Amino acid sequence: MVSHTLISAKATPYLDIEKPIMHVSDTPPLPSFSEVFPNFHHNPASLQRSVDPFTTNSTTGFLPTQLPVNILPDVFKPLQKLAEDMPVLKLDGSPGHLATYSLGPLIDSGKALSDLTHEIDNLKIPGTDKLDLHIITALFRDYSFLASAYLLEPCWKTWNSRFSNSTTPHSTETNRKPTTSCPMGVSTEYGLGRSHLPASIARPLVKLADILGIPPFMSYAASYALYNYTVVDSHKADALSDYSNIRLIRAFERGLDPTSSEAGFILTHIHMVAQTGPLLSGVINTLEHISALRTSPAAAKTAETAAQIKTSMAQVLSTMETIESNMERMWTNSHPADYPTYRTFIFGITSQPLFPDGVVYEGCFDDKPQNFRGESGANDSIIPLLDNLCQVPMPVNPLTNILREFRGYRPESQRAILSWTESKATELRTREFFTNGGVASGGSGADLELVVLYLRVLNHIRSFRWRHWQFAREYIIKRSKYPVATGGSPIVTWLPNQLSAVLALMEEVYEVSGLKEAVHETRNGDGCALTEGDVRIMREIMEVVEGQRGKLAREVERYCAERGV
Ligand code: HEM
Ligand SMILES: N[C@@H](CC(=O)c1ccccc1NC=O)C(=O)O
Repeated sequence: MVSHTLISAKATPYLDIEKPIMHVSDTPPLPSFSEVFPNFHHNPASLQRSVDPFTTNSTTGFLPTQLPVNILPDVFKPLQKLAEDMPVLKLDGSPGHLATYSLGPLIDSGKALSDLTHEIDNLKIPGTDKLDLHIITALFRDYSFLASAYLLEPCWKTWNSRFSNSTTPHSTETNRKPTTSCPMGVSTEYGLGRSHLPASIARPLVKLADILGIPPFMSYAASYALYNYTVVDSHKADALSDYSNIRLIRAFERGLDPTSSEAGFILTHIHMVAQTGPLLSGVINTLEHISALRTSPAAAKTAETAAQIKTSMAQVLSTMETIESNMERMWTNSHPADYPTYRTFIFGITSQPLFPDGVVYEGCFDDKPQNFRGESGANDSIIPLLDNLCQVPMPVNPLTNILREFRGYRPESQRAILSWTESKATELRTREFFTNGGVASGGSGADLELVVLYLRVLNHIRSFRWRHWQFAREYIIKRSKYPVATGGSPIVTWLPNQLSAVLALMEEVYEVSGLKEAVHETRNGDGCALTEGDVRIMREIMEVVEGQRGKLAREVERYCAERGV
């Protein structure tokens, strides 16, 4: 018998990859979605400020429930000033500390920032004993920006010094060339980072991270990407659907200029994630309707529920179309040639040649060196959510372990929803359900329309990951021999590991479901007609899958050979 146990989120250390927040064990059933996520359908504006801003919601999706806080409490003004004065290009257009490599000396002098850890407990919501988690998250964002800028400032200097014809730390298409490797095969392009983080940054950062249940290092959600935006016109309906209405709060290089590549890189992520409310609803409804179908024997109800499954899957498809079309705008919002510049500041510690001995967080962890993964889109939850819905089987290998380890870097609520969807899909055996067209294995009456919908959702996972592989190629691989991505994964093999898994699954489902045969013979499926449109779509999709499998394998082989991987 299979059962499901809810593990307290707080009891789950953020780096413990073996213990998901919710897991399948031995007594059914999995608690209902509404039991575990009572705030999902609530008006996000009505949630208390003691509730984590990253509480997943059907309106705001994976974005925070309210606009990120951009003005810090008075006692933290020195932090705010440093964060504003830090970027290479400040909001007023003048050069900041990173333009002159003066941030480290300033922090080390102790004159700009004292240790404010003791002030954190005072950040209570007036009249209560609860912390304001929106302010806590804003502080986490700003301390983590400062930590990364401090630790990576020497790499930024090294990186700039490699372009002797460049008088200012600014990128142009002509001076950005792929770099050469040093004899050990590790690129020297970034040199080494600082290996010691002063207590004035380390102690408050660790305390804030503990409160939020995330690692004390710059994060995709709570720092650079999803807690780093404001809007020009907040009264605009659906203010985040209009790309031109979004601005960054913090940046390392030129990101406070909304036309810069750094701004474009992050704003594109926000513009995509802004659509995740309906995506989540589509996924949750699909799972709940399959669950209802499994438990309801009444035939009439079954037909109605099957229609509801199709409607929810159609919502997943239409939302993914918008998300992918926003993603495609990356090419023009953010120029590939500019990427290596601000990328310098988002590297992590784990598996990075920049930090061969880890980093000591002064006054924390018994002053023993620490390792944390760097900021990465691998902590975005869109694709993992779809992987879960579709039960995409990942190969058992060290690369897939990295995928699981990245989970611990998400906000608690996103970890919980990914755990719940994974467990629910496991319980319902969604892959088998869709592949068999909604009937028990070997049964009759398979609805091929369900197979088509499933393959179309898989096709979004594929096209997202394929475009993403093009991004990695054009923004990184062609421009740098440095072997590791910011999150610590090997640059030429990790993304293909997941992309190959989806391509293989699509071919298998197409074959095993009988859809391939039906499409080729353009005849009706067992009990359910395929429309001409479905036949055309499936032919087009599977032709692309076949082509990409070969192309990907050849590309990876070539890059591995070139780099001696
Ligand atoms: C120019 C744009 C982008 C580049 C160069 C890029 C690069 C990368 C790299 C190198 C990784 C490897 C992970 C690591 O160790 O850090 C990664 C992972 C990932 N990124 Fe991106 N990324 C880009 C845009 C995006 C966007 C817009 C999203 C979604 C909002 C995204 C979502 C992901 C996901 C989900 C993974 C995990 C990969 C998987 O599950 O197969 N990325 N990215
Ligand atoms: N891992 C990427 C960076 C990256 O993934 C990323 C970093 C910050 C914010 C969003 C990101 N999105 C893309 O996956 C790299 O190695 O450049």
